[in-house]
Amino acid sequence: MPKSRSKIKKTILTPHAAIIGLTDEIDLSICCSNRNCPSHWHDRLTEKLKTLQQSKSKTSPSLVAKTKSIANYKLTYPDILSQLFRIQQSDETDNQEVYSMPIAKSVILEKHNDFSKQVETMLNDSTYSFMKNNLNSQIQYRLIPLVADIFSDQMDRMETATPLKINLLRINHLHLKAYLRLKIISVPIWNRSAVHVIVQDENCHCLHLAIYNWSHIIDTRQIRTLKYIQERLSHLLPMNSYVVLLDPWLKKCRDGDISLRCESPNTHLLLIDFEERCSTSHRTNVEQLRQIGNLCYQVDDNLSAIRYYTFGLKQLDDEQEKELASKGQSIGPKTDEREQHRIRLLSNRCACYLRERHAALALADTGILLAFNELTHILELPKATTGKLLFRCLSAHLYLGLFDKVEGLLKSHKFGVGLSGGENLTTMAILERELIRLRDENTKGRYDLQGMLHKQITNKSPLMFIDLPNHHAECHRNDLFEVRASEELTKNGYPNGSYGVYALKNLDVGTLLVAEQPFASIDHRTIGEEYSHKLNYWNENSTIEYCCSETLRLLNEIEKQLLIGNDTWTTFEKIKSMQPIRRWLAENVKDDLSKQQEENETSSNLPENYEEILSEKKQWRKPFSKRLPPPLPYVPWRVLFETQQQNPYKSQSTLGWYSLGSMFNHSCLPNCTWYLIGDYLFIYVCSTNVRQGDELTISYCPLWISSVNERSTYLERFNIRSCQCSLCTYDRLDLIEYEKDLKKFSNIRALARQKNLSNFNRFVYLQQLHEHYEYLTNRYSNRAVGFVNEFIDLESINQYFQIDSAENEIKEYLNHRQDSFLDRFSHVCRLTLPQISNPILLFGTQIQLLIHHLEHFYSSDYKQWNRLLVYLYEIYTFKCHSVSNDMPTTLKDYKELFTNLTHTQSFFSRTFYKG
Ligand SMILES: C[S@@+](CC[C@H](N)C(=O)[O-])C[C@H]1O[C@@H](n2cnc3c(N)ncnc32)[C@H](O)[C@@H]1O
Repeated sequence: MPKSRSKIKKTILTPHAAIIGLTDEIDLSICCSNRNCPSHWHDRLTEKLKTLQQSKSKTSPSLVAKTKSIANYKLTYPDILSQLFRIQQSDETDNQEVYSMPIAKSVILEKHNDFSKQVETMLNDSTYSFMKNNLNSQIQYRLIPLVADIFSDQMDRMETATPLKINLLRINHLHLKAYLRLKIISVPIWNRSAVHVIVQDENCHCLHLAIYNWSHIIDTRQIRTLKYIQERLSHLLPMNSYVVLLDPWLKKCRDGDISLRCESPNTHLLLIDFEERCSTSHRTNVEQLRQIGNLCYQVDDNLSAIRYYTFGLKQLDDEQEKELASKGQSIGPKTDEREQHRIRLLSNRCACYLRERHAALALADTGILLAFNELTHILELPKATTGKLLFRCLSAHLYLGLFDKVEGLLKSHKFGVGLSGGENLTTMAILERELIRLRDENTKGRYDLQGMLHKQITNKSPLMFIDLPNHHAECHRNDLFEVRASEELTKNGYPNGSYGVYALKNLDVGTLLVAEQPFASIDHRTIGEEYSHKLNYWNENSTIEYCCSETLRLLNEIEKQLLIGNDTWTTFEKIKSMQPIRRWLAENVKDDLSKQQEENETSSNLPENYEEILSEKKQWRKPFSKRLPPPLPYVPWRVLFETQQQNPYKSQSTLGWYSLGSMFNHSCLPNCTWYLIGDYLFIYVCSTNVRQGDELTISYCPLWISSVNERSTYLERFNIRSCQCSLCTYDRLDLIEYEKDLKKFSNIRALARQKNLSNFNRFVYLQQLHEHYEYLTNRYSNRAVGFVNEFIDLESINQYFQIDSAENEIKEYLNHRQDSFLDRFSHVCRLTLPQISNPILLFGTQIQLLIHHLEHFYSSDYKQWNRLLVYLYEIYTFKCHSVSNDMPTTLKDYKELFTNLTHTQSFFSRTFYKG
């Protein structure tokens, strides 16, 4: 029996974890499980606006001041803004006159038309590449909401905000705690950096409004067609629609133009009549809404698609309610047609959620479906539709690791009937196979790494219908390690909340510790291409970096995950575990505490519960495993960029945020190794020396940088001031002499590589270089890693000789060295020293070099090379090539495998390419 409406609302607000457990019991008439969904906005907003308008005049200014009092202590939105960005208005203060005489409407509109024509020509010019879009100010003002209910947060802000009119705005001023209610009076124009539109207030004063960062319209993964963007925009911001702009900012541009700017539309812009327009315009037909949703889905604009499907669902609900009201009866059996519409809409929305990796929401949608009268309606649909729906349902379960449930469902009669016949049999077979694979990965850590790599090569675009074969189970072996505060780091001056990962038992080489998918990831192969942005954020110290739209997309992805998902708490925990954010939080709270304390010292009347408040605030600074800091409404871009800068897990093509992976500290002699396949991060034990209680470490930098100074510079980007690992400690023992010896090597190397040198002179330098290399290896023989870089440099000098014209003596010398290359190389890598037995020493560049040499010389000693490669293969893939034990035997296979593995580790490959 269906439940009452009030109960439904309760279910909607329940975290998805509860929904998962309730899939069979969920009410049939829930239209939307996402409380941020625009379908809930309109009513709440209109209601709120009405009460606000009435109460505004009565609100006394002292109310705002009161919110700052200690008793009501809270990091408010403007506080955060000013604390974080220290809004600098110094250069703007001379220009803060009131915009009392707005420009005539006709002038503004005419300008807008001209601009539209210019933009059209510009966008047709395909050579356009970098764009200047003032990203530094965007970053300053753009905030990423971390709360699930962005709507109510916006409403909270409006509670204390003042309604403004255009002629009351001050120029070059951010009007915190104020809002403008505006009507759109022009066609929106998109010029790649912003959406431009003309707006007017209730006094008919007009202004140009530039909306930046509206990325979910303009930069969703695959949307690249101008036509599509324009269509979407004219639907979102049509003429005569209304918007509310929070914290308006009136800016005088360099060319003297004055315009409103919105840098963070998701938090500052409310499309107040959007839903109403959707439901009262010609698109009243549910079927039409579904089709628009399908169009969005086809171009991978999944968020928009979700929105349209949700409107459709809401419409079905409204119709049903109206029907009920008119008949005055309780909810009776629903008409078949309506139910079939509902099933299709839910099924399509579920597909969007799956694509966006919101498996929990997808599951909630299918959960509702499964509850439909024992699938009667579903089974009446065409077989293909039923098949898709059930496939989506099971995929959602698999994504969430609910393997037993999938097994149960596959065996159940309902699913048997639903998936029987025709293509559905294949679907069934896929699901059965994937179930075994994913369960194996999850419980036994048996990943087919080679298979994953090959898929990565062959399958460039993983945006399939439902991406099960590219989906892998996550594996966190929490019984093997724990994450706790690191005493070593704290001793060395790092903040108290610095963490590390520690072994809970003795661990064998090859033990898989973590297989983790990032919380969000981007594919940043497109840097430098058409959609790149100039990012001025790092420009303060004269370094300019380019940040491609993919980086912005990472941020959007995060925003999306937070906004759309019901599991914001889990996500939030993940984000909070990220170092810079935690540090920022700690500092913020600390600053605020000391400020409050100062204030209190001067103030005679402390609040009664002052001690209590203070101790509560101090709690925030405790390690997060004991108590998480309180939720912050926003995390600013700046913090996100910092986090990203310090992210060691970058590959040539992917960059992701890994909540558990980011807990591993660095060591130049690590006992764990990591690599990325696709966007999955794998961390394995790579040293036999791991004992219970040892810290588990990875390397953030290439291991073969011999110079400790160079390594330190490299590590600075990860906020590591002075690495305390045993290698750095050893190298620093006699630092001046050590660096001098290395310098001498590079000086002779430069001489030996000179152009236009005779064979004889080069040979002299080569001999000197050998001598010096021998000296280095003897003098620093206790060093755990040999001089790998130097060795490789030394060997590469051979190619500078003109072999044809070389004297016999030189030829012989070079040939002799070539023959014994492998032995010496193994020695340099300490492969032969069992007490070190650190396979990571053979990572990356060395392997590429080996392969390179192998291609040239394999005929001379094929067996030896092959033995080494088999050994390396085992190191790389550990015991995980589960699907087949068929070890590749051809050089071609090895080359592909190692090249890809090394390519996943950008640091190594970058060093290689530089070299
Ligand atoms: C990916 S996080 C590792 C986890 C981190 N300790 C935490 O508590 O979140 C990287 C940060 O840890 C610290 N760190 C990691 N390895 C270090 C090392 N060998 N020496 C000093 N600091 C280190 C640095 O502050 C660095 O920015």
